[in-house]
Amino acid sequence: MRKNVIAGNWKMNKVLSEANEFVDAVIEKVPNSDNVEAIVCAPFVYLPSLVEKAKGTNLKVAAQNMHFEENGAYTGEVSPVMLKDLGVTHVVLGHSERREYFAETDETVNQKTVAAFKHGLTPIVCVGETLEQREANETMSLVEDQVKKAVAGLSNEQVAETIIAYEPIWAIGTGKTASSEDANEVCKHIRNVVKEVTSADTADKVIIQYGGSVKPANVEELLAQSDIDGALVGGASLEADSFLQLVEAGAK
Ligand SMILES: O=C(CO)COP(=O)(O)O
Repeated sequence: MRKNVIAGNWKMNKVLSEANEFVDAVIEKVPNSDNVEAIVCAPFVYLPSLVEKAKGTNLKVAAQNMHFEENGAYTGEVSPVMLKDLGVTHVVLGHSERREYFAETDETVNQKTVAAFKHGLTPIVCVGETLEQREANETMSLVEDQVKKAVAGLSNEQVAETIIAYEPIWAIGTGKTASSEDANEVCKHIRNVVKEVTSADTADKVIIQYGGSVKPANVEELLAQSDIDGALVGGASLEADSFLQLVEAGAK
């Protein structure tokens, strides 16, 4: 049985006191369950403080991006070595906002995914289509292409440990959720793509999240689907109560 991974992607929100208050409020309440893993994906500047607070608890701390190089003349960037050194465990890669506003490509996502494993970080790789692509019936082929390119060069064991987040861009921050069946259909396709490029065993293990206007009111229905193993949540992860409700739904 695959567990559910519930990851709250704060994006560019909160100041330090709010970030600390959030973690203080949730940390004792994150269930100790084999069924769920709870992660907060915080801005870089809060990572040292949050990692310290989360030590020895059930809450994991992720970055929202990183560079693929270990160090060097890349002003403004943060490397996988720096994240690992802090005690960060996961990193979100290829979020559609980074692809759209920061020139992230399938190639850089792949370089970052490879670098994450090299440095002992678990990547949460985001894929998903625009509304135009969905209406042109390109969802399946686009997502297939994004997944294949993201995991190129990884071993089967590494692919099995990769978390893939299917986030249809038209459902992000819009209040529009893909229906549970539509979301599951794409997640199932992603699992088949993983099987095609690795093995049935690997495809069976890989965690595939759904993201896009997930909230406490719709999370249970999404998680009940055969191929959805958690959620990557923006807006509804900013409040401690709401985040905890999502994690509790994942633990059921
Ligand atoms: O982009 C997302 C998570 O990475 C989804 O954001 P919302 O949950 O706010 O739609």
